[in-house]
Amino acid sequence: MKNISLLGATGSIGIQTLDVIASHPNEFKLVSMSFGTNYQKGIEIINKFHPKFVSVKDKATYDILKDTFTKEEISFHYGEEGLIEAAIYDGVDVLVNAVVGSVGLIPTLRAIENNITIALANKETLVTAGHIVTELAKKHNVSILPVDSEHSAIFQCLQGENEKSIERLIVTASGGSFRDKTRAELEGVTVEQALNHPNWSMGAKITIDSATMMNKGLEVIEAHWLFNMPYEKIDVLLHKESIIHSLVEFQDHSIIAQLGTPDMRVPIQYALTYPNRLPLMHGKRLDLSEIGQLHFEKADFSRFRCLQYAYESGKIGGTMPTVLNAANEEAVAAFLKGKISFLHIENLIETSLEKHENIALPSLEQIQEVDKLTRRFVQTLIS
Ligand SMILES: NC(=O)C1=CN([C@@H]2O[C@H](COP(=O)(O)OP(=O)(O)OC[C@H]3O[C@@H](n4cnc5c(N)ncnc54)[C@H](OP(=O)(O)O)[C@@H]3O)[C@@H](O)[C@H]2O)C=CC1
Ligand SMILES: CC(=O)[C@@H](O)[C@H](O)COP(=O)(O)O
Ligand SMILES: [Mn+2]
Repeated sequence: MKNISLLGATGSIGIQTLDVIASHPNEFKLVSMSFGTNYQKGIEIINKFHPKFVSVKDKATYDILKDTFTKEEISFHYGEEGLIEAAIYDGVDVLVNAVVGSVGLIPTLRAIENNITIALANKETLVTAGHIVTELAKKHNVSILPVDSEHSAIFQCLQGENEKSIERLIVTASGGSFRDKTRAELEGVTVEQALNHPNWSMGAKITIDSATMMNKGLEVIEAHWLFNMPYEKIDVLLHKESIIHSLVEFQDHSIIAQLGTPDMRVPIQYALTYPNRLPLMHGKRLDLSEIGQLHFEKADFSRFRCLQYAYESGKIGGTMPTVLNAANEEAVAAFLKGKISFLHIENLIETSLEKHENIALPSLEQIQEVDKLTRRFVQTLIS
């Protein structure tokens, strides 16, 4: 039995993680959880899973929970400290980090210090502070198991392989909601259109990232840290069906790929059962004869500028990826609120990167400061 702490329980990954936990009651137990403000969903989850520790984003949501669960022995908390406490709650074996944004960084670091295995969906954590997270994990001999579908695919392809024999990682990309649009056609696209991902049902922020291809940029940086791979050996391949979740090419020119229907419960469950596998409940099996054809295309960096910025920031390193991530989080939030246009997202990121004076090998405090300043800078540009 593994005791699970789940951050971001009410979100897309959170709900699918709960589905995996519920389908294997003898394997997993939810002991601790956090969510933001969606108390209706939060209350449903608490009633079904009976966690011992619950943390929420703010006092108002905390008050609602306290008034709802007057008789139960649940420890309720809120704010950033609550999020950290949820991550390292007594007896937790695995932390599933499924919050969105760099708010997931400190809980991840604290969980590593407490020797808790990390099942990581929150890619922003590795983008903003990859060297700190991976060094700490090495020091404490803690595994960071990928939940992101592409990274889980690569991880699965690498089982039993020697990392020295890897020639390159090939990260597949659907191209997002606007994959068939030219750059000119991106002028004036709406939030509703951008949120309509062709293959995956996901949270709002990652769906917009997918449409700008920043998601793929973040994933390239995530792959760099997870697999200790130079950027020159990480390629992006457009594959509109999202059936091949990623590939690894080896020195002998063999390529191994991982395939499956687009269902995040597969990588979530693999991270929770690794190195073993369990049956997937109510999943749709992949029938290639039904699909017939798969398509592949080179990624065009002038069409997808965010992907270009991500490679450049990753290669420079230091605080550049922190700026990339923070500027993107602010710009996407503004787009979702209807304050800026779709193409304005990449302009804000470009300006933030241009203006930034890089700090090589930053400390955690420097990363937090750069994150804060970048967000402020972008907000000033928007207003
Ligand atoms: N969805 C997917 O298929 C995939 C997602 N990922 C990554 O996983 C992460 C989660 O994505 P996704 O599930 O789509 O996101 P969602 O927006 O669906 O969910 C985010 C979760 O985080 C909670 N949350 C947001 N802000 C805070 C905060 N400040 N404090 C505490 N909790 C907070 C939300 O709570 P509430 O809603 O209650 O406010 C919600 O539970 C992201 O990093 C994403 O890039 C990676 C691969 C695939
Ligand atoms: C499910 C998942 O892992 C997402 O990151 C997904 O890959 C988004 O798809 P694209 O970014 O390829 O459109
Ligand atoms: Mn992904």
